[in-house]
Amino acid sequence: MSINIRRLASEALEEWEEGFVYAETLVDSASRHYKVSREDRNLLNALLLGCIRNKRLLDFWISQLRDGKIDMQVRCHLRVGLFQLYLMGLPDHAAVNETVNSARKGIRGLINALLRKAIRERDTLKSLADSQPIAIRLSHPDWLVDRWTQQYGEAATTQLLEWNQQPSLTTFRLNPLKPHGRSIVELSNKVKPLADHPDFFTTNGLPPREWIDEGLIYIQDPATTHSVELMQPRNGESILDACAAPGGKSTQIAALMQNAGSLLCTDSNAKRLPRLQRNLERLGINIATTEEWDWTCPPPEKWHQQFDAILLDVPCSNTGVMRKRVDARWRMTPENITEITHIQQAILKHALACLKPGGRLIYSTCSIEAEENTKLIHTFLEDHPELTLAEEQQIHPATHHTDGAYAALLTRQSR
Ligand SMILES: C[S@@+](CC[C@H](N)C(=O)[O-])C[C@H]1O[C@@H](n2cnc3c(N)ncnc32)[C@H](O)[C@@H]1O
Repeated sequence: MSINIRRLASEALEEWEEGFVYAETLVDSASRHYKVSREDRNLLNALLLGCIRNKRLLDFWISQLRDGKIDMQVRCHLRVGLFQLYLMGLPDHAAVNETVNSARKGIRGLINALLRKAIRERDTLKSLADSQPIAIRLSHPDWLVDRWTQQYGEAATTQLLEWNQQPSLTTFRLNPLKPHGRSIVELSNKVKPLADHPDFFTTNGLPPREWIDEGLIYIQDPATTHSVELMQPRNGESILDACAAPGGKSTQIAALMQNAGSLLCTDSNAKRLPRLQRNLERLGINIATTEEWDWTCPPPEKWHQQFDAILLDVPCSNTGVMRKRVDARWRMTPENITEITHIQQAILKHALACLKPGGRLIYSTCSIEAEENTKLIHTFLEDHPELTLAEEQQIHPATHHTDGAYAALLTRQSR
């Protein structure tokens, strides 16, 4: 029996609304559970992520189609239907029939009536949306739009919102420790090299499973490489990657060390360590050890002044990667940003104790908030005259056309 992907998308959206599970996890678990084909997985991904990305706009249209309360199950079917009709450009009959059939019998009549009304009123509703404030038209929470408008001005904020609304292509990098992967990847007609980023490629949907399993590639955005480039890891060094899971940057660091030296990868979340371990093994890294550690606590004596270089890829608000992490804009609050800066400061303070004199400390986030980035680093430097800010980079998605990211290189005076 074939699976109705619209039904999976509506069910996943309803589960997502409960607020505990990431959209990508829902796509993965439904695809695995129902053993869906690659094409169907891509469709489910496009529907679920598209509905979450455009949630506010879709709900605006729903409010125009029907006065009064709509229960969450009906709303989720309507979002999936409207997304196909107004934003995905699927043929009307397919979008309506499949969406109506995906619903349970008791609510099919209502969904059918509202989606047919949406077809009749398409031009009016679309132009009504065009006259709405950007927070509705480009589906972001008001507080975030206000915050960015204050930081970056209206034009840059609109650009950023527009960037966040585009579905992202998957990007991956070659693993230099398995150099034979290059010719395999370059021979494929399903991938394209990424301009300005040697060793990075894009693909629509997921790259072939065997490339991932054999450790030929790692799915990653080019913006993530700046912090590792600032570190310039060297063969034979002793390096700490303090917030390491799932291991994207650890595997890059180990490759630049040419698998010689020692790399300690820690993370406070024990549940993320097995995946980190698998990624290190898959990519052929044999200089790394993993350990659970929460860097908001003072580190054990055995690590004091032990590392030539330390990467702190700290937990952050994710405001630079909202195009990919469609959940983030709806789940983050302004209070969360302030709370997370306290964690970032604590991690920075405790990790510094583990840096050798003359060592390099790299602080990085995938945030575009000055509060988590340059302001935090400059405040930290005021209390630490032994540190020098050698370089900092803030990458903005809409101008650099990659994920947003921040990285600062701090060097510690030799004794
Ligand atoms: C941005 S992710 C790291 C991504 C990773 N560097 C990579 O490239 O794949 C942040 C990580 O920090 C971990 N983390 C959060 N709070 C932490 C803490 N107090 N101490 C250590 N790790 C922490 C999270 O579990 C998460 O895995």
